[in-house]
Amino acid sequence: MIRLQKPPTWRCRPVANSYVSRRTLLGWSKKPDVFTMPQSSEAWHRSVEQHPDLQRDPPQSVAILGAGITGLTAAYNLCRFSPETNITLLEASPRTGGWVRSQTVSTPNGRILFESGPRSLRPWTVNGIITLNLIEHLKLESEMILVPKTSPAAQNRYIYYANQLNKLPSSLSSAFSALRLPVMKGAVGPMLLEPFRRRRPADIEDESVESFLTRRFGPNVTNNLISAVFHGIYAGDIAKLSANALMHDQYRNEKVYGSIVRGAMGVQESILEDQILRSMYSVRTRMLGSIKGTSIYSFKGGMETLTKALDEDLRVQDNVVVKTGVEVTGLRYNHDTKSIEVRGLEGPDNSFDFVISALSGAKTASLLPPGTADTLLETSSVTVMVVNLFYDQPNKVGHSGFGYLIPKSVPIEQNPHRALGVIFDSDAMPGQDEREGTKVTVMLGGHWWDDRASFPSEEEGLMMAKEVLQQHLGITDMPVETMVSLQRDCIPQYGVHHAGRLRQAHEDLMDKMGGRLVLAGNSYGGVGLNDCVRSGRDAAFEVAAGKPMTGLERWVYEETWVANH
Ligand SMILES: C=Cc1c2[nH]c(c1C)Cc1[nH]c(c(CCC(=O)O)c1C)Cc1[nH]c(c(C)c1CCC(=O)O)Cc1[nH]c(c(C)c1C=C)C2
Repeated sequence: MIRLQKPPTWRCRPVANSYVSRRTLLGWSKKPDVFTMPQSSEAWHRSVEQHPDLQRDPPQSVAILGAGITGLTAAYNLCRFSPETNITLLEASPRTGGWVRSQTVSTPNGRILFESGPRSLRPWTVNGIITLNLIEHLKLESEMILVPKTSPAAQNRYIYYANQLNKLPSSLSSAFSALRLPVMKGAVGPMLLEPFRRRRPADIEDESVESFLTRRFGPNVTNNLISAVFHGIYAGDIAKLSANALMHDQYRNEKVYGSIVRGAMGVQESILEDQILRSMYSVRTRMLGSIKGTSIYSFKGGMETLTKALDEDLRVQDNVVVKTGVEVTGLRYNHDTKSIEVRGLEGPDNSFDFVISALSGAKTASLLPPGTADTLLETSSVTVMVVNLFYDQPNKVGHSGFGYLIPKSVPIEQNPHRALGVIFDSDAMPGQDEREGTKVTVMLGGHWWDDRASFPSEEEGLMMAKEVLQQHLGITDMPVETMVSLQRDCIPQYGVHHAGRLRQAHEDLMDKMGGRLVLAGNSYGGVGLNDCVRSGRDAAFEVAAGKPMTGLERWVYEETWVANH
């Protein structure tokens, strides 16, 4: 059994940063309601999850904005954490599920499943375990497809560089042969020297991923390898993304141990709150034993199986109303009644004790009176064109594995359509299609389209994707089925000083929205599906207690790191 640490409530204090002035820092210490709520304490988590009536002042009514994975998860959890609360889940579009969308195409030779959003999940992070727990609650275990760690999808990932696919090493032995690859040129020397480089000055709070890693590993590793990985998660430009937000452990390791490598080789540590949640949810999730050896997973019916199950569950709850096609136009805080009016929602019952916004940070800020939480407006998002293609011949790609990514260092002649990468879906998630053949997805755009006033049409996108596959993989055949989706502003970009902006937003929201507006979703602490599930769960957990919060507390208090058990 894992022993939990004593709650370190005494350590919770605001951290200085470039956005929060000394005056507001002092102001903070006069807000005892915030300080009496120890975010990171074991007692706190236990009290709400195990003794629902303890230390709680449950809200009567809560509105949740946005019925994507975050909003659905927030509603699902709030319904359990606080059964006495009336929950209204509002969604602007006609369907729930948000970016998660699995579409089935019926063909004479069987059905094909196309994903236009996230398509696989990793089980073994703390947020991954929380998602598994949710799946278990929803009784979806029999619907899961597990991809083992020994499969080509888990072992083989490629980077397109110097006109060829370079297979990234998946083990120490393959690392030696990988040293001969073009993409590894100039990488080894700087990597070996990293432990001996000087650490950054103590007053540097953040910088770009590119600047951080160029300092530590030199430009080749950064531009040829790391930029590709950041294309494959954020579709973003490492020159703009925040090292502190997106490489938090490594950035801290440089500060604490003087080196990324030395930190990784030393005592492994994690944030106390994550460790507590990991142990709590591991104990409660039975299926962890049966999915041992799993690298990634999805569902037979695609990722939308999860959001559909959440939707179906919520619609039969007495205290939950799901309303689609409702566009929220504004949020106004009433200081006297301590409630938030949700504009755009018809009828007299449009004031709520709490609102959880699972909309993007920028969209949420735009609903507030000007000047309420303006730093949230600074988090931009990128647009990605997702092109799914199905070919009748099996093994059409000529390589087996998860897929390949294209680094920013690849010259435009070798990547004229600004593709970010290609997923080999038939390998990455086998067993979702009835029809025999090869399924791939080409992802285009992302930060490369930052300054564009308009985007390619679906026809243009399809043509571009086919040309990418021809140029990189030599595929000249026509696909038998295709689907193109332009995902506008789908991935938020955590720019340099992301944490500082969130700290400022927290201050502003506590002052101007009374701690009644709680933020959740992919604009803050992680863009992945697992991160959204965690974020929805955390927001529900906080609101269930009825204490003024913003959901951004994590950026305000100094973290407590503890050694992993
Ligand atoms: C080519 C572009 C993209 C590919 N996937 C995404 C983009 C923009 C989106 C994406 N991928 C990951 C996440 C976060 C976590 C999640 O919900 O699963 C997001 C938003 C996961 C991910 N994909 C790759 C890596 C290294 C990671 C991080 C964690 C993990 O190892 O799973 C690599 C990768 N992504 C794409 C390809 C083709 C590829 C590697 C060959 C597509």
